[in-house]
Amino acid sequence: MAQYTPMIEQYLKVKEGAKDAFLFFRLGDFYEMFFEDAILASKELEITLTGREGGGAEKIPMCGVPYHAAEGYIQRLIEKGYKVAICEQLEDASVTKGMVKRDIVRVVTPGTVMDGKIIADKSNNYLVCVTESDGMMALAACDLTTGELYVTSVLSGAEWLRDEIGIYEPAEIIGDPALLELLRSETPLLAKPVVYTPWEKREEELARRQFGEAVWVRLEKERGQCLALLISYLNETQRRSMGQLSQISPYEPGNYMILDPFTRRNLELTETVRERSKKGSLLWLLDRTETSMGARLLRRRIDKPLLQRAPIERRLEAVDYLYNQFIVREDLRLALKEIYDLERLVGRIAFGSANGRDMNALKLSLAQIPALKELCMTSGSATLREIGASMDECAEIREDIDRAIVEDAPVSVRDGGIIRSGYHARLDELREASSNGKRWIAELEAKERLATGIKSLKIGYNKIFGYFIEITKSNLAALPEGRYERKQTLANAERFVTPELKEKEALILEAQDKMTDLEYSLFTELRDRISGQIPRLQNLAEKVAEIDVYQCLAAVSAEHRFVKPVLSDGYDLRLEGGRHPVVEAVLKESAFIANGSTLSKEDGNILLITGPNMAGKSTYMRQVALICIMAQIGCFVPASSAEVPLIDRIFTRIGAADDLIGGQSTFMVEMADIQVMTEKATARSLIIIDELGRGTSTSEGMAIAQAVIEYVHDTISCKALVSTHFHELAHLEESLKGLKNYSMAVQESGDKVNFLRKLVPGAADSSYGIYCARLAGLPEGIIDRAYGLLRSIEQAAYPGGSSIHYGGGLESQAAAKEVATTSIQQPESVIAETSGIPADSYSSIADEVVQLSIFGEEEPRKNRKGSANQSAVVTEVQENPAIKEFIASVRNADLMNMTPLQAMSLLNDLKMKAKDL
Ligand SMILES: Nc1ncnc2c1ncn2[C@@H]1O[C@H](COP(=O)(O)OP(=O)(O)OP(=O)(O)O)[C@@H](O)[C@H]1O
Repeated sequence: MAQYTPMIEQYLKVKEGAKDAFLFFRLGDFYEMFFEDAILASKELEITLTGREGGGAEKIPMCGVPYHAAEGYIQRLIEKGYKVAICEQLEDASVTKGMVKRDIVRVVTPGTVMDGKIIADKSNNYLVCVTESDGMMALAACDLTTGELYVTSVLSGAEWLRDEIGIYEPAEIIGDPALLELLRSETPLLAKPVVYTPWEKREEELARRQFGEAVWVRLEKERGQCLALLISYLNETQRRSMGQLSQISPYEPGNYMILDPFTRRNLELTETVRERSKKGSLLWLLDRTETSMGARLLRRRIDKPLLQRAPIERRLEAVDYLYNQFIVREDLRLALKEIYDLERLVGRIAFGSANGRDMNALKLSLAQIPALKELCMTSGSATLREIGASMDECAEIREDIDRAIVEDAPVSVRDGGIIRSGYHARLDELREASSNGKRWIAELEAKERLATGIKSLKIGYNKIFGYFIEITKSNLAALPEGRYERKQTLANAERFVTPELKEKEALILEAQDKMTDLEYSLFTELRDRISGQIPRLQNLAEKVAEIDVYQCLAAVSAEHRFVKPVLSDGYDLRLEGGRHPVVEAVLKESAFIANGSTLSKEDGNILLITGPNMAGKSTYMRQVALICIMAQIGCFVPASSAEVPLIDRIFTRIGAADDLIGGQSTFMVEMADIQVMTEKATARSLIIIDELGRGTSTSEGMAIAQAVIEYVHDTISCKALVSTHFHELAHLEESLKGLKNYSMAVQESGDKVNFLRKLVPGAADSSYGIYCARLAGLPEGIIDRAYGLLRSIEQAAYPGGSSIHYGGGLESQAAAKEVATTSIQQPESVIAETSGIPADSYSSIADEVVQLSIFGEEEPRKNRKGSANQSAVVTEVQENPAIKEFIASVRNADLMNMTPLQAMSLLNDLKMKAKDL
């Protein structure tokens, strides 16, 4: 083994304790890195790699960063998913003989970082700890920056762990190595990269002390063990007290709706599927919070919709009150606007990194509390009054800060200028001495100018030479010989001192040193005093966040005309005029077409939705799920009326966004999801499957789709929305009592297709896949060829020459034949022909029928069944002159040339006519 110098030996010894981290080894004014650390860091940080003699045969690779700029470099490494161990000199190098003692003072890891870019204002930075013992899995999630600490546990189950971790999106996961291995394979599910740190050491004693015996004894065993492991890791990395982790928030998973990571992504709850950005998500739409802690709480609520009626009602009550009280809402908003991030301020106070500005931010925030409390206490909402009553104003903390800290506090806490005069007698004395000294120097300058006659004579100060008298070279001749003692020569000036000046300098500097030391200790005393009040401040922060969330949800609900949902006693779901909140918000004014939904035992718990691509099927299905989630987080919902049951779990199989996962095929992913669904769904779940059975051959896909639907119907009997391109599945309506066919209406005119976005009863007969391909801009050559192929497929299937519109799912002529023979569905044009309606008149009447459904019906008609029924209605329409006249008057209305009054009168006429239809 190579013999290194004592310093390198010391380095290697310290490095032993930080094998998985970069070791920032303090040498004077630099943090140096050696060996592999240096090679990698020089690449990652783009800094120069040098070498150093270290006693071995070869030079040791080395690179370094100045200590005062280290923060930025550390953050860059953390952002890249590394850990950094900071090794400081523990003795004063100038007074130590031999090697200075050095040791690690903190290990910064992605899950324990306290500041920097990684810590976004409105989101959390979680470190998650997972353990398993005696058949129980426990999870603790901790955000050191805010002091939040959640803990929960269940009977072991990999899915549960995956779902729960998905909610926290941790930066780092620690815990049982075997569990970490299991989770590693799920990594692509998480929105951001995650660092895994196997950790098995548990320190129960430490955890007991951290949380207090009273709390500890009430914790379930597995949760306690999980926390003991977490605390051991935090202790090892932070090496300081963690006062911000004063309270544990245990929770029961069964109290919340379960949303797996796919569902959360598919429904775009907190980020969009494509860009993975917040913009375009439900959180983006709802987030009108004024404070960062409010924003984080809102996100947590979206992630964890409630399952119990009473707490949901409690939330809705507050939102309802504020929805109707614009002025109170505004007043609350104005007060909240002035409140800083209390949780993070408290985190910094506990961590010891809070400065004078943080103290003032805390003071200003606390100053808003009396007004906020008063607004809540005098409100008409029982929920808000209860919150108001429990708010602790922490007035003496505010006064304490106000007495101590100057208004315009500096960033540094070590350079003085932070404590108010009048706060501490000794500090005032020192200040007086220092300013007397300075005055004396100003007087000396004036006196010497007079005595020497040199007007440009000045007295300056620098850290190396202290105070000096400076005389420019041109004036040197005028200076009496021997008046001053020469100290320093510059290019165009000479600097001098006098014994008197040196004496005063000593006094001033001593006073200043003492002053800054005293200010620093007064500041830390104040910080420690406030540290002792952390639980009070954290409780207050929670209340503020909750009020913020209520005003936010009320404001969004009022702006977007959401309504208060009624939580149904049974299992029924009834929505009138339901909308997708985000699609509606991004579409231009009132362009969104509302659709009702009824899912009940009587009306059918399963909707089988057919319709062309682009018709709005996915949007519709998502909107039902979002409305349920919004109701269960305690928000109003986008509908004209809503009765919702308490859904225990939502499963979704939507779109192709998750195709990338772990190299599995789309079809395998779909089947794996369906498997979980069959195992976990209960009668209180909501299942959403988009294009069930795609991704395999048509006949097999259809067979699987039918079998799955039957299973959901017969065995799970929960609510389900299923969309499919297999129009042939419409026959299921006959065998499954609880299944109803619906389709998204379209209007064909000439070679154009108009998507009406209206859900109508009955199955659709075409997918208009090639039409959509044209809309997407595919070359005309491909489109023409596709239509040509389609015609030949149709001919093969219907040699008689009748035409049928096929869905995009058809893969081969053989499959087409198979479908044609197994189909029980008659295409409308075929029905029209056989019923004697000429083809051209059929298409125009069909237009009218679809239009009618928009003008005439909010709720889907219940007496219609499938396309065959639609064609029966066609005949009915053709024969009904009143309907024809009604449609003609709508068609002939010249809207562009009408006055508003004329339009009103037309509408009135139509309304009267409609009564007679
Ligand atoms: N109710 C509605 N009102 C207005 N526009 C809508 C409505 N529903 C959907 N849209 C618009 O239509 C587009 C297509 O909708 P969606 O993706 O739901 O169709 P789809 O039937 O699921 O299509 P595909 O089968 O191709 O996935 C959406 O991007 C949206 O802009």
